[in-house]
Amino acid sequence: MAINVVIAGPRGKMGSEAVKMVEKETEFRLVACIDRKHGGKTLQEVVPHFSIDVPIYEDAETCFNENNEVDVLVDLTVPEAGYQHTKIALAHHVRPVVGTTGFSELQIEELSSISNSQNVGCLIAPNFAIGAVLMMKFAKMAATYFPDVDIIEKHHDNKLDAPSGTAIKTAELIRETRTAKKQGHPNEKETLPGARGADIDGIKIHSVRLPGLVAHQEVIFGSDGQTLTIKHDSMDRASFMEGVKLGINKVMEERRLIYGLENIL
Ligand SMILES: NC(=O)C1=CN([C@@H]2O[C@H](COP(=O)(O)OP(=O)(O)OC[C@H]3O[C@@H](n4cnc5c(N)ncnc54)[C@H](O)[C@@H]3O)[C@@H](O)[C@H]2O)C=CC1
Ligand SMILES: O=C(O)C1=N[C@H](C(=O)O)C[C@H](O)C1
Repeated sequence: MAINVVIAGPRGKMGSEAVKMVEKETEFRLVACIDRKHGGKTLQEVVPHFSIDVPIYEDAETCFNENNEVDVLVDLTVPEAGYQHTKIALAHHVRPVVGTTGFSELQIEELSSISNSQNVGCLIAPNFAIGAVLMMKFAKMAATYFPDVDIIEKHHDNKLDAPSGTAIKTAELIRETRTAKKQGHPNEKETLPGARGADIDGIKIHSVRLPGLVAHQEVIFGSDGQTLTIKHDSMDRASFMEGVKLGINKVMEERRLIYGLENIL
């Protein structure tokens, strides 16, 4: 039986790629979309080149009230809307697969406790590209041997959140194996604030935003006489769709919140 899917953000760069993916996959059935600007219209009225037509809802509550057969919500929107959509989906026992980044730690904890107490599966994946997940895993391995590490993430200049969800997740994974240390010179001073980047437990994160970029990250380790660079590039948003597919299938079997695609690969 097909998995019934709702996509939030169908006009966005990621959302439209997700609609194309669901169009192709016979194991999934698109039931509706959530789009804050086009409630009451249909998908093809808004984006004529899509081959499937479904109703559009402005708010998640109405969408799930009127479609009680929905299995999975795929959210690819903006942080505050994504957080609200996820909460509403869980309340309706719809399993969220969330690609939207920029949630706070507190928001993730809250969603986790709702998902776990309701026994409704939920996946929050800061990066759906398999290569990016491998880059994070390799960085976690390398940090056992190289505690000095900087993360450089580079994205298109329409990105709202900095640092990227991927960079935060990478630092979180690295700190699981890295011996805590303060990097750089003990007396170093920023003569321009921000020069040394953001800081997660002493791991520095630098965010680049430029037109022409899609999604890229380098994790650079340094030690006496050597450096090791682990690098991943998404040149096309199609790179994320294998992970979205996997997420939709896996969340159907889950009864709790999973943070990070690495936990289901
Ligand atoms: N997990 C992953 O692998 C990936 C995650 N992302 C994340 O996905 C999200 C979307 O990224 P893009 O598609 O590049 O952005 P985009 O700007 O192209 O699309 C954003 C979508 O959100 C909708 N939106 C904006 N404000 C809204 C609101 N207040 N309420 C409801 N909908 C609203 C827009 O209509 C649009 O459809 C971002 O958080 C981004 O960081 C992006 C790429 C990969
Ligand atoms: O906004 C993007 O484009 C991306 N966002 C995600 C993030 O914040 O890590 C994933 C990927 O890097 C693309």
